[in-house]
Amino acid sequence: MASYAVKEAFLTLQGEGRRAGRRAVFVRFAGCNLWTGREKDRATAVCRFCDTDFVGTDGDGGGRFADAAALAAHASALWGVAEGARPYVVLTGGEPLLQVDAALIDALHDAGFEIAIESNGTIAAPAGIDWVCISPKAGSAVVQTRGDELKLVWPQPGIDIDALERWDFANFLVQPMDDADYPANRDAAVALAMTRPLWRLTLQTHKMLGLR
Ligand SMILES: C[S@@+](CC[C@H](N)C(=O)[O-])C[C@H]1O[C@@H](n2cnc3c(N)ncnc32)[C@H](O)[C@@H]1O
Ligand SMILES: Nc1nc2[nH]cc(C(=O)O)c2c(=O)[nH]1
Ligand code: SF4
Ligand SMILES: [Mg+2]
Repeated sequence: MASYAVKEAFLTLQGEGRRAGRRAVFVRFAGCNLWTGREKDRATAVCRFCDTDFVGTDGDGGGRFADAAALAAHASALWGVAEGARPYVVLTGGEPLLQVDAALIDALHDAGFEIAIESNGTIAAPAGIDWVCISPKAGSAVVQTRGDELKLVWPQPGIDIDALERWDFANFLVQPMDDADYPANRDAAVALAMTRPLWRLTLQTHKMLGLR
């Protein structure tokens, strides 16, 4: 039976994308295939702009979960007893598709959750995920070229926007890269949305609000 390594898990509002503002349990899986997560490796990683600590299982609400039912029960406890809408869980990381499997999808659905994922797209998503958000990284081979939301962190030298526009997504989002050049990156993202109206601007609203 699969076990799951989770860096942290918490209740917040989805900060990004077409579903920004929605109450959600975030489950952040440990580990990624495009960066070790160690600063000494950042400059040589495929993905060099990551804003997230996904190393280990020591964060709030993190740990090793022996099976899918245990992780689904943990997510349910974080959601609590809120009425009026279907419980919503966002699977992220690190790269969640290194660990997410059919057993976990079934267990979360059995617990009543609608399931979203945030992935770099280099591993195919298993069937049954209700909202697939893919965020492509220059220099990686994306295999998951269909889904609900393509979220392009911008600017990224080496990305072919014409090629991305041929992928099969319901929504195309552009998100400014959060780094030392944020003001210029924000302007570049606005310019992309202004020149290519397929794309909509999304901001990391949780950072503005002081949410996790
Ligand atoms: C930390 S990643 C985890 C999920 C998955 N590994 C991925 O890259 O999509 C979550 C989201 O944050 C975005 N992201 C990471 N670092 C960022 C940064 N410095 N600025 C803006 N977005 C960033 C990613 O592109 C992705 O959409
Ligand atoms: N509030 C909040 N919204 C998010 N949307 C995507 C996130 C991620 O790190 O995957 C994220 C996150 O870390 N926090
Ligand atoms: S692929 Fe995602 S988790 Fe991995 S280093 Fe890049 S942004 Fe971070
Ligand atoms: Mg984040």
